[in-house]
Amino acid sequence: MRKPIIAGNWKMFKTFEEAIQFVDAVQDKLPSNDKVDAVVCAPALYLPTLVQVASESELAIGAQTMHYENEGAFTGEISPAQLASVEVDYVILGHSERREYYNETDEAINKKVAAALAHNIVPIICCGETLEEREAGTTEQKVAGQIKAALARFEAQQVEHMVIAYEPIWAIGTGKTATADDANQVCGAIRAVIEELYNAETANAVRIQYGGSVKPDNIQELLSKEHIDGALVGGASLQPESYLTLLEAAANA
Ligand SMILES: O=C(CO)COP(=O)(O)O
Repeated sequence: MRKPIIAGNWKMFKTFEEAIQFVDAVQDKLPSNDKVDAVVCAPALYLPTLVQVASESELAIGAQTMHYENEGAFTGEISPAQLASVEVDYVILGHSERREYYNETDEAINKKVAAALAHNIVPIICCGETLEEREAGTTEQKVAGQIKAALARFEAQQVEHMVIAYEPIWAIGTGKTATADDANQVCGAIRAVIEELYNAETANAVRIQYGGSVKPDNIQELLSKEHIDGALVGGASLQPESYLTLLEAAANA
């Protein structure tokens, strides 16, 4: 049985004060982390403070992206070593918005996954198809290619601890969710790719999240499916009440 993981992706929302208020509001109300892993991926600027504010609770703090080099002349970037130095636990890699607006390639994502592992930061590796790809029937092919590229050169024991997020691009921020069955089918296809690359044990251990318009009213159905082990959540992770509702649903799934 895989432990569910709910990760909020705040994207470029919230002031510093709002971010602290959120963590204050949720941290005493989280379900036990025996039942669910609770993560918030915040703007980089707030990470050290949020790590400190959440240090007595079971809320884990993550970043939304990072560079793959530990240091260097990369103006504006943040390195894995820097994230580790402020005790960040997770990092989202290869989000479709990073791929689209910042030209993040499969090759760069693969290097970033290696860098995250080297610093004991859990990578949340995103994949997903466009509407045109879904309509052309190439969803599984697209996602398989992204996952194979992201996982190139890792050992099975490393892959077991990674988190994969399947986020169909057409479902992000649009209010359109993939049906739970469609999402489950693609998450199952991702698991099959991992089995093909490694073995059944590794495929069974990896946690696969669904993301794309996840809300309190659809989380239960999504999590009832065999291959969906949690959610990567944008809009519905911004308010303490809806974030806590998602966590409760996962704790009771
Ligand atoms: O991109 C997402 C999470 O990474 C999904 O965003 P929404 O939940 O707002 O659709």
